[in-house]
Amino acid sequence: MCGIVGIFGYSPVNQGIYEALMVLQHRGQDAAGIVTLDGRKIHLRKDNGLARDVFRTEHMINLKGNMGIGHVRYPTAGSSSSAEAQPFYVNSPYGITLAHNGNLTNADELKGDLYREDLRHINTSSDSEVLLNVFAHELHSLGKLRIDENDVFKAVAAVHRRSRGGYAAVAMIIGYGMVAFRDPHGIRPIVFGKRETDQGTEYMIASESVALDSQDFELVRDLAPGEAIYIDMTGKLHSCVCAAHTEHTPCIFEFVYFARPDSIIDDIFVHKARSRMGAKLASKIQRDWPDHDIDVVIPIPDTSRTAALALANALGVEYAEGFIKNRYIGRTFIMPGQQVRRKSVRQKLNAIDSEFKDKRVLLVDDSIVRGTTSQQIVQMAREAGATRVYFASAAPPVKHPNVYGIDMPSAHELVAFNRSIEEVQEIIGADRLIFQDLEDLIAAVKKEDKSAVKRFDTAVFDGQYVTGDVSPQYLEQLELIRNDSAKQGDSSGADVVIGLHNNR
Ligand SMILES: O=P(O)(O)OC[C@H]1O[C@H](OP(=O)(O)OP(=O)(O)O)[C@H](O)[C@@H]1O
Ligand SMILES: NC(=O)CC[C@H](N)C(=O)O
Ligand SMILES: [Mg+2]
Repeated sequence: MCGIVGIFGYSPVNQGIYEALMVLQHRGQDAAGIVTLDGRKIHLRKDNGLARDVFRTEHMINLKGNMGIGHVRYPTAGSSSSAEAQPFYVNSPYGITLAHNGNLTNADELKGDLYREDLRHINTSSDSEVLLNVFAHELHSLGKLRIDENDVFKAVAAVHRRSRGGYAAVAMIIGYGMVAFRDPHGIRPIVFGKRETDQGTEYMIASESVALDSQDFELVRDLAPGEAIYIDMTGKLHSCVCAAHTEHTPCIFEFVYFARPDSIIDDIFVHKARSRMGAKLASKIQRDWPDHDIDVVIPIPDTSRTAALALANALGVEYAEGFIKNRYIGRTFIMPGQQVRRKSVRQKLNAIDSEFKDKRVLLVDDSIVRGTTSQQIVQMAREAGATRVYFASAAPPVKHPNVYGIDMPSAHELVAFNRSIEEVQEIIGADRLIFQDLEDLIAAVKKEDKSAVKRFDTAVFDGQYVTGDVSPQYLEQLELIRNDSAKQGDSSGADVVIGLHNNR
C-alpha cells in the first residue's frame, strides 16, 4: 500500500505535501518523494526512508511552487531501490509526473507493448513507471500541442482500457494542471477536498481523508470507480467517469488494517467499521463459546485497539492495555523481510506483567497474516504470567495472495494457507483461536447508510479476485518473483534516477 497526495494551491505547497505524507506514513515506510511545479520547472526529491528522513531543510527550500504531488512507498512490484521511489517523471508529452497506489496485474504485458508499439523505454521494474508511460503515450497519441479536459479524460479512458489491477493515481501535466484517477473497481482509496482562500479555491487529493483534515481541507468526496478529476491551470475542476464499465468493489483490507481509523473511505468511517468488527466477533464468541472464562481482553497495538475495545464492551469483560508499543518503531507487517519483521515485534511491543499475571486473557488482533506477530505475542503473554491465552482475529484467516497493492504475494508465507484453524492455533501456540466470519466482516464494514458500496474485494480471504482476470499462472509467477527470499537484495545497484535531476 502506498500513500499519495496532490495539492493545487495559490501559495507554496511543499510544507503541506510534506505534512500530508507524514500523516499517510502508515501506508508506506520504504521510500518517500515530492515533486513540485514552479512555473514551467519541476523540482524533485525522493529517496528510500521515512518522510522525516528523506526531506531535509535544503530539499524543502528547493521544492518551490504552488502545485505538487507526493508519495510514500510500500513496494508491491519491482524492487525497493531508490530509483523506484515515486513520483515518476516522463518528459514527453509536456512533462508529466505521477504517483501511484496499487498494483498492475498486467505490468509485464504493458511494458512489452510500450517498448514494441509505443516506442517507450521503461528504466525500472516498477509498475508505476509503466502506468505513467501508458498515460503519457495515450496523451501523446492525441497529437495536440494544446490539450483540454476532454483530452485528459480520453487518455485516462485509454489507461482504463489497457491497465488491469488496482490503481489510484495523481499526476501533474506541466503547463496544464493536476489529474487524479481511480481504477474501474475503485479498489484503492482516493479522495479530494477543497479549501477556500482569497485567491480562489485550492484542491487537495489524497489516499485518505485524514491527510485532508491535517491541512484544513474540507472533504468533498471519494473519486468514483473509473473516474478522473482534472484541475486546470485556472483552478477549474473538471470530472468525468472515463471507464466504460465500473463496479465499486473497494479493498476490504483497508478497513481491517491499512487505513487510519480516523479516515473515511467511500463514505464509511474506518473507526466505526472496526468497532462493528469487534461487536460481531463478540457475538460469535457468545454464540460458539457461551461459557467462556475470559478475564480480560487485551489488544495488540496499534490497529486492533478499536475492535478489541468494542469486543470487550459487547462481551462485558474488562479491557486492558497489556502491551506497550514503542512509538519509534513503525508497522511491522509492511516491513520488507521476515527477519526484520520478526525482530521488530519484540522491539515494538512489551508486556506489562500485572495485566497478565494469573489471568485468562483474550488477545485481539485485527488480522493474522504471516503469524509473525501472533506467535510471539502469545509467548510474551505466557511469559508475563497468563494462565490461559486465547486469541481472536477481527478478520477471517488470510489464505490468498493480494495482487492489488498489498505485498502478500506468496500463499506459502500465509500462516492460514492450506491449514485448519486448529493447525494455526497450534502454530501460534494459543489455547483457543477465534476468527471473524467473512460475512460478519463484510456486514461490519458495509453498515453505513450513505455508502454505495455493495461488494468488496475480499480476495485475501476467499480467493475471489474482483477484476476476474487473475489466473493461477499469474499467481504462481508472482509467488516466484516476490516471495521473501526472492526479494532479498533486490535493490542492488539500480538506484539511478533517469530523466529528472533528483535533489540529493
Ligand atoms: O500475522 P502478521 O504477519 O504478523 O501480520 C498481522 C499483524 O501486522 C499488523 O501490525 P503492524 O505492526 O504492521 O501495525 P499496527 O501497529 O498498525 O498494528 C497487524 O495489525 C497485525 O498485528
Ligand atoms: N503499495 C503500493 O501501492 C505500491 C505501488 C507500486 N506498485 C510500487 O511498488 O511502487
Ligand atoms: Mg498490528
